[in-house]
Amino acid sequence: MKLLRFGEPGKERPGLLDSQQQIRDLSSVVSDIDGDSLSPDSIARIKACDIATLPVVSNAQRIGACVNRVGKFICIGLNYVDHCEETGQAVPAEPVVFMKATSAITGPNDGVVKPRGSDKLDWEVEMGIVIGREASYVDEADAAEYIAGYCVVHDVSERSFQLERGGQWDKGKGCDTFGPIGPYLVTADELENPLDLGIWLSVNGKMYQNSSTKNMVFGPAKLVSYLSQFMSLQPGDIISTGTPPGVGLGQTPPVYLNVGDKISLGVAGLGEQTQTVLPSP
Ligand SMILES: O=C(O)C/C=C\CC(=O)C(=O)O
Repeated sequence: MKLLRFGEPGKERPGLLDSQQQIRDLSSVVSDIDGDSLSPDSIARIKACDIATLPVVSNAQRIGACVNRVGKFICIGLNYVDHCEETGQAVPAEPVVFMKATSAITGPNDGVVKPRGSDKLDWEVEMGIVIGREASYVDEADAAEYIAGYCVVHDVSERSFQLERGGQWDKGKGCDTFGPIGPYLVTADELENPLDLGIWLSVNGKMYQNSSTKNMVFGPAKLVSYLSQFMSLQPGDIISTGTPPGVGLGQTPPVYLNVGDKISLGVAGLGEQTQTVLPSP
């Protein structure tokens, strides 16, 4: 199933995309797409309903972030070997973990705002894991049971904030609008192999990132198990699994985003996003 949220910001309703790519209103089944509705029981209940009886919604509706009330937005850095090379970093022996502020989350096609003082605004297409059950000290072999589904994440990054202002990466990762997620969450049962998906991103029509999730250093099962040794993962938490090569920082010379630039990105089977870079208010 492809679960989504549609409507104006703050007023989104739960929906699903049917086999004809029509949005169906799921409000009569669940109140939202969030941690509560992503448990195995709740997903089974949604699956059991007769989709043909759910109201069709206009596809012209704005699409919101595919998960509401995300508790933790955890990101993995340097998780593709060739992305490590382009940034001049060694391949990590253990996952590099950082947090993105949940206030950064936006809909997949909302604008990306260039923050005040930004001069190195960069892109990173990623595959996101959405947690469906509380996970604590989980073995890698059991990790799949804790994953509700997968979605596209844009880990928008401001490199001067991230790398030149001291301290952790978080300053350059959590600005408002730096976390578009969606268009939809694809439930885990529908994705044959999350480690064999094309993943790409273009800016103004030029392809910069074009890889496969099979090139990840640490895959979803390892990441869920690893993170659960340090913090409990809750339903609705998102783990963004790192970006392939081709970020702006890795170009010679580096290329950064300007107001008006158009970014398109996607992961095969998980949908696509399009954003325009907007000036800071
Ligand atoms: O130069 C560095 O230290 C790392 C630069 C970019 C890595 C990154 O942001 C990531 O998410 O991976």
